[in-house]
This record gives sequence, C-alpha cells and structure tokens, in this order.
Amino acid sequence: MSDDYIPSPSTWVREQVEKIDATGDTRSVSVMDRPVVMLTMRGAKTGAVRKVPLMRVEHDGVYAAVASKGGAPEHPLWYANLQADPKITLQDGTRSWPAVAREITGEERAQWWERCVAAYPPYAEYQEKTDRLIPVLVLEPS
Ligand SMILES: C[C@H](OP(=O)(O)OC[C@@H](O)[C@@H](O)[C@@H](O)Cn1c2nc(=O)[nH]c(=O)c-2cc2ccc(O)cc21)C(=O)N[C@@H](CCC(=O)N[C@@H](CCC(=O)O)C(=O)O)C(=O)O
Repeated sequence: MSDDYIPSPSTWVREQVEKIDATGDTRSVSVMDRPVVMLTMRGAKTGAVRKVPLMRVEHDGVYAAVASKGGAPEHPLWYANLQADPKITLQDGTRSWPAVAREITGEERAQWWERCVAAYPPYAEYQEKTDRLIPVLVLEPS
C-alpha cells in the first residue's frame, strides 16, 4: 500500500487505529473487552489507503468482516471499498497478511453469523435494529 493514508473521521476509531499502529498490535485495543482485527484496504473513490478495525471473528484461519456499523440504516462505506477491490491486508495481533474479502450468503452466511454473534453478541441487536441484511464477508488468505 502506498502512503496516501486517510484516517477515519470518527475520533474513537481513529484513536484505536493510532494505538494499533503505535504498538504494532491489535491487542492494544478492544471493544467491550472483545478482540479487534484491522483491515487495510483501498478507498473505492479516493484510491486512498483506509484502515478499518473490526471485531475479531475467526474460524480455522479464516476471518469474517461484519458490515454492521452499529445497526445503522446504511452500510458502512468500507463495504463499498471491498466490493470495488476485495484485496486487503489483515492484521490480527502483531501478524499481518494479504487476504481477499468474499461476501457470503444463504447457508454459508447463516453458519458464519453464529460465529460472529458468538464472538461479539451485540451483532444480534444490531441486526434487530435495522431492516438491511448486515453483510458478512469472509477474509480468506491469498
Ligand atoms: C466513518 C466512515 O467509516 P465507514 O467506512 O462508513 O465505516 C464505519 C465503521 O464501520 C468503521 O469506522 C469501523 O472501523 C467501526 N468498527 C466496526 N464497524 C463495523 O461495521 N463492524 C465492526 O465489527 C466494527 C468493529 C470495530 C472495532 C473497533 C473499532 O475501532 C471500530 C470498529 C468513514 O471513514 N468515512 C470516510 C470515507 C471512508 C471511505 O472509505 N471512503 C471511500 C469511498 C467509499 C464510497 O463512498 O464508495 C474512499 O476513500 O474512497 C469519510 O467520510 O471521509
């Protein structure tokens, strides 16, 4: 990724990204004492580097990205980024590696949704809050 990084306009998120970058470890932050991973991706419109922390949902070396945005009526913008370019760098703890995001649906999504809610129970409330189906993408090592 080149160095045209644009930080999040959301202060608490930007501060968590700064802490992860300062420590080199996603374990330096948490949300409700639950672990976090960080995706680095390309902005769909700006082409800039975007860093997006998400709750850590992992199964057999594959991770899930849940485009919940707290149950807001609209998808988070990073979801549009991944639709435009699914290639990311994924960081868990101090490890980083290239991965590809793939949206999942149907039975595959239902199976992963259980893992997502087990990892971070508020996802269930977020889905209750909105009539948009919260997108779930798996992040497969590339
Ligand atoms: C605020 C907005 O962010 P967003 O991409 O909508 O995503 C909102 C949130 O989902 C995002 O901040 C997440 O990191 C919040 N978040 C989680 N968000 C989730 O949706 N799910 C999670 O599990 C989650 C966990 C989490 C843990 C820690 C933490 O610090 C944050 C966490 C934003 O950054 N807007 C930018 C633009 C962002 C962008 O990517 N723009 C694209 C264009 C996108 C387009 O319009 O096509 C570009 O640069 O080209 C701006 O307004 O300038």
